[in-house]
Amino acid sequence: MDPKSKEQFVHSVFESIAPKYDMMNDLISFRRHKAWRKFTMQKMEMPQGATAIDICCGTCDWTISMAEASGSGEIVGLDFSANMLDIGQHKVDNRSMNQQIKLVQGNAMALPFEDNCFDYATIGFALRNVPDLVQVLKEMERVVKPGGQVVCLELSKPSWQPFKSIYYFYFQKVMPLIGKVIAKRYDQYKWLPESLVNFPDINRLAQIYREIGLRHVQAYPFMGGIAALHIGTKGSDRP
Ligand SMILES: C[S@@+](CC[C@H](N)C(=O)[O-])C[C@H]1O[C@@H](n2cnc3c(N)ncnc32)[C@H](O)[C@@H]1O
Repeated sequence: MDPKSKEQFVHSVFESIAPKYDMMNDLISFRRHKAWRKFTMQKMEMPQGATAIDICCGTCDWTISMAEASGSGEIVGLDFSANMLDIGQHKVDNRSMNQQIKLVQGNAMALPFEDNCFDYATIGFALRNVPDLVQVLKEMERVVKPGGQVVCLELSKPSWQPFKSIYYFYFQKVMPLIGKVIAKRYDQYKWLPESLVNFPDINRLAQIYREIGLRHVQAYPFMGGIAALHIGTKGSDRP
């Protein structure tokens, strides 16, 4: 699929599955994504007042966690799906966090922000979905301040057998069927395993972090490598 078609297809997927997104996430990951998100927040060690942009924020769970951790810092959530953002906005409204969290409809490939303006740039379960992951990581690096962090939580590729075969059977065969039966969306959930095929494994993604100039790169595998957290710091000797 060429980059433009991929972007349009991904947009249509999330517009379509938005109402069931949170429920399906819990179901297909056996709620493990919540533990991975909690671990990620611990590793980020977000200080009071820190600012952040949550790219591809979707229904805003990570955006809200960062606002809670930061206390008073402004947190921006950016996504190109209006339907995902609508659900996120309801959560923000219900928590009376409108002063602290601003949601923006935009494209991760070209962030509508100046250089060096956030302490953190995060992307959760979305780097697989963008047309050019290096471009998105460069954009994240651009908008964080020197000393700020670029944080990616994403599905990854388990390498040890027999777990790998069992997992891929579940991921490629069973999970799209769960999507078909519960969310009534087969093609959209078949896309999930397809989106991982060309995605870099944990070591290669860490290398890409270094290649774009991020430092102190940390990579943590989750549950036998089915997901991974990457954190890199922007150097402070840049203009
Ligand atoms: C799997 S969801 C992840 C949502 C959220 N980050 C989370 O952790 O649950 C992927 C999100 O990325 C968004 N997305 C994908 N490609 C995008 C792009 N190029 N620009 C902006 N948003 C994009 C989708 O609309 C969707 O909301």
